[in-house]
Amino acid sequence: MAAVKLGVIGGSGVYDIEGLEEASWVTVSTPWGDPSDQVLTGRLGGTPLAFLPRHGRGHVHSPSDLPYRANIDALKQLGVTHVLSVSACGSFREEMAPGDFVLVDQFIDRTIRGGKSFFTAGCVAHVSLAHPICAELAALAARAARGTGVRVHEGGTYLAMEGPQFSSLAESHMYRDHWGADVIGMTNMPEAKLAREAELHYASLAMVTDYDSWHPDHGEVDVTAIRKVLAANGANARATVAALAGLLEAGAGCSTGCAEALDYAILTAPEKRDPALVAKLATVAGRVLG
Ligand SMILES: CSC[C@H]1O[C@H](OP(=O)(O)O)[C@H](O)[C@@H]1O
Ligand SMILES: Nc1ncnc2[nH]cnc12
Repeated sequence: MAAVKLGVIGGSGVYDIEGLEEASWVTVSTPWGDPSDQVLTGRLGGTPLAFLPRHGRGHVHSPSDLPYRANIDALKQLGVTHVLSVSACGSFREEMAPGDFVLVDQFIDRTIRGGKSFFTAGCVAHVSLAHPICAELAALAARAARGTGVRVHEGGTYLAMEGPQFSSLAESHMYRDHWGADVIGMTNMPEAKLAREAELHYASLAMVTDYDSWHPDHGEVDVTAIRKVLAANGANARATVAALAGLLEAGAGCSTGCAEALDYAILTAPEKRDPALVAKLATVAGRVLG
């Protein structure tokens, strides 16, 4: 069985991971610029782990300015094979209440930021994103999360909006009533797209902090309300990561084809490829670019 290394991208409220053996914060440089912060590496149980706080320690990066490409490249450089994205989210469903965890399985991308692909002019590739989540990793994460006692929902559509402002009431209703979204956040796109391009297994643990703005019995979403839920969610997320590390030791399997995403994806003829871009793609696509 291929070696497994768990990468964890910690979102709002999750800026470190406790209990790592041989823990050390390491600086990683990438051709896509600096990642959000140093990466905390170590072992959790028997499993090697790399943890990156998405917004940086102290929450210094806005979701609209995050170095998404550098973050994925940095994790892959460190040997990460499986990424658990941990995120705060709003809920469009009564039954997905604050404090609940949702193992997202679909996305709607409404972000308008740049840097959403590693493959640009000079090396064009089109990966499949019909199933953006690694089914087996998500199933293991759900099992791990359930062990902490939180209510876990397996499956849900995450609407990735362009922040940093929250949605208007009209948008909130549109996403919920007409588009069928279940939860909303600002970061999982382009992250999931880039993870697929980098052939990483990716699952998203979305932790509900609020009902966005649509719910008649809850006020409009604001950060004060979110902060109250973040601490408890963060503790349950850390417990989930510890349990997932134990489960991953035995391997995960993959029916989604995450690690072969680039097999037939690159369209640019070898003689037309931009050598500078090909060099930048060494970590992400070295398997197929040679
Ligand atoms: C804390 S309010 C909005 C903020 O929280 C989420 O961050 P993350 O996905 O990194 O957990 C959301 O996407 C916004 O960036
Ligand atoms: N309601 C919401 N909208 C967007 N991102 C969020 N993160 C947490 N709650 C959110």
